[in-house]
Amino acid sequence: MKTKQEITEAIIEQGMLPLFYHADMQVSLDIARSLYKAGIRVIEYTNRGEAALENFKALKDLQQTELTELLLGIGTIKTTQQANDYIAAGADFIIAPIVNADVAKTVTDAGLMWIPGCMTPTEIHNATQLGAEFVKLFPANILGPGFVSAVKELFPGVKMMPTGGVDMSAENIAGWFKAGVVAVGMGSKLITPAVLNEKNYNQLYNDTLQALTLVKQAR
Ligand SMILES: O=C[C@H](O)COP(=O)(O)O
Repeated sequence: MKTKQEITEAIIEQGMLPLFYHADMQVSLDIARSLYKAGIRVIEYTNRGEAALENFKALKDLQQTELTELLLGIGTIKTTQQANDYIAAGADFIIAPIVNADVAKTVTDAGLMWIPGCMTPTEIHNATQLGAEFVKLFPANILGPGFVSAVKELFPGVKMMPTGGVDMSAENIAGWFKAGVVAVGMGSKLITPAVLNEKNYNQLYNDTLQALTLVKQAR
C-alpha cells in the first residue's frame, strides 16, 4: 500500500493529474496505456457511471501486469459504500468532489490518502480537521487562481489542486501555479470528446506531453 507521502510526492512531481471515466472497458484501458506512454505515473479514474467499478478492476489488472509504475486512484467518491468498494478493489488513493466526515474516516482508517473537493475556506478548514493536507479545489474554473491567492495564507501547508475546467492553455496553467497550487487536475480538456470519439490515442499521447511541458514551464 502506498503512503500518503508517496502519493503526494508523485502527484506533485507529475504536476498534472489526468482524470477520466469511460463506459467502455477497452477504451478505459487504452486511455490509461496512452497516458502512461506519455510519462503519466498517477491517474484518477472517476466513479461516474455504472461500469466504473468493473472498469476500475480491469485497470488494476493492467497496473499489475503492464503499467507497473502507475499509481491508480479513484475519484467521485461520495459515500462510505463507494469508498469501501474501491478500497477493496485496490485503489491507491481516493478523491471526492465533497467533504464528508464518514468517507474521510473510512478512507483514512484503511490507511489511504483522501483528497476531498473544496470550494470555500470553511470546506478547506473542515477538510483539514478531518485529516486532509491535500485538497482538490472544485469546480476550479468557477473559483479561479484569485481564490488560491486569497486563501493560501489562511491554510499554510495545505496543498491545493484545482480541478474542473483546467484547460490546455499556457496562460491558464501558469496562472494556477503562479497562485500557488501544487498540481492541476485535467479531465475533459485533456481526454477530449474528440479524442474519445475517434479513439485517437496518438493525439492523447501528444496532448499529454504538451500538458506536462506546460506544467514544467509554469513552475
Ligand atoms: O472532478 C472533475 C471535473 O469534473 C473534471 O473537470 P474537467 O473535465 O473540466 O477537467
